[in-house]
Amino acid sequence: MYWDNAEACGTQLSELAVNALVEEAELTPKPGLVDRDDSGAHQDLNFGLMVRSADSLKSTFADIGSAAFLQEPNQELREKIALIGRVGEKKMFEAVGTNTHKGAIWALGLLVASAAVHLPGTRLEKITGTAGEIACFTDRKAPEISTNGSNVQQRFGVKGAREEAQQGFPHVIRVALPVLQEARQKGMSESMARLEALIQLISHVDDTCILHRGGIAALSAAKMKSKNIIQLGGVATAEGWEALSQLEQTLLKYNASPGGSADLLAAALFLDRLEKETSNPTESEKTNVILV
Ligand SMILES: CC(C)(COP(=O)(O)OP(=O)(O)OC[C@H]1O[C@@H](n2cnc3c(N)ncnc32)[C@H](O[C@H]2O[C@H](COP(=O)(O)OP(=O)(O)OP(=O)(O)O)[C@@H](O)[C@H]2O)[C@@H]1O)[C@@H](O)C(=O)NCCC(=O)NCCS
Ligand SMILES: Nc1ncnc2[nH]cnc12
Repeated sequence: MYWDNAEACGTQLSELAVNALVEEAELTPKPGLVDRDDSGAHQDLNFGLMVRSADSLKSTFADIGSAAFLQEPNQELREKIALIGRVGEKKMFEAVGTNTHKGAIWALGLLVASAAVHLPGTRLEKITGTAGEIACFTDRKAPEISTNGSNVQQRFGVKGAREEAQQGFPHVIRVALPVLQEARQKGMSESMARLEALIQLISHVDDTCILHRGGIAALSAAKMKSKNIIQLGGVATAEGWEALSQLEQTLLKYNASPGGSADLLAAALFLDRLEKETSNPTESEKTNVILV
């Protein structure tokens, strides 16, 4: 994969972003979340809606990628992609009638922008770092509304999606991606490796989606139950697999969903695929670029 103009950049990065969202939705089972088998703690969602929601974001990610193509990560770019992101939120809402991928538009939108700022093949740490840089500029046109996330951040003094991005996605780069790679090296199947990464995310992230639904008791219980899975050797062991259903029961008891962790898993899948697709462009891809 290689791009040498804004349109191709947007199209290719958008394809990777939408794929990552669909792959996250497809991963089954997932505690408290929508998967192929059930809707977890979400009464208003199902697998088909998750896929429709992901598809509705194709033009949003493409527009973000095109707008950011080889641009400086500055205030102007921040405000440009914020505008596209907000239009994307509306399109998603029109498509599915709910906030399905609000957090994912934020995380993947910034990562798509950052990947577009750099050349294909750039190190992932550089991409997450620049995404953080972009997120640190103030979006002066952001409407002053209170959100579920801002409410619980104030109430419980935790950091949420904004800080995760501003710090360069530490949970993606230091938790999800290394866990994915280690699990694959151990010979785990791809879906078990992804599930392991999700459980590790739930054990670390202050997920405002869980906090909004079930308060601090739900967040502490979700972290404790996912740490228990890890201590038992992870989802690939019989004990860890058994303990996964305890995490699921706990989340359902609180009607809580680890939606923020799911978004960060999708972000990790996006970066993982981006690295694979851009590290070794084919000869014809390279030749095309040299000829231009
Ligand atoms: C800066 C924004 C992220 C806004 O942030 P804020 O915290 O104010 O807003 P929220 O509306 O709460 O959305 C944040 C969503 O991020 C996910 N998340 C939660 N915790 C974390 C975390 N620690 N790290 C990373 N990500 C996290 C989470 O998304 C998932 O949950 C969504 C469903 O949540 P909710 O709407 O609350 O739905 P329900 O529980 O069903 O609630 P009710 O029905 O009961 O009301 C789902 O989408 C998951 O994806 C949080 O919800 C940012 O959004 C922003 O400013 N955007 C403007 C546009 C922009 O600048 N874009 C830039 C480039 S694209
Ligand atoms: N699979 C999923 N289920 C519910 N909320 C989500 N937000 C992002 N992915 C999700």
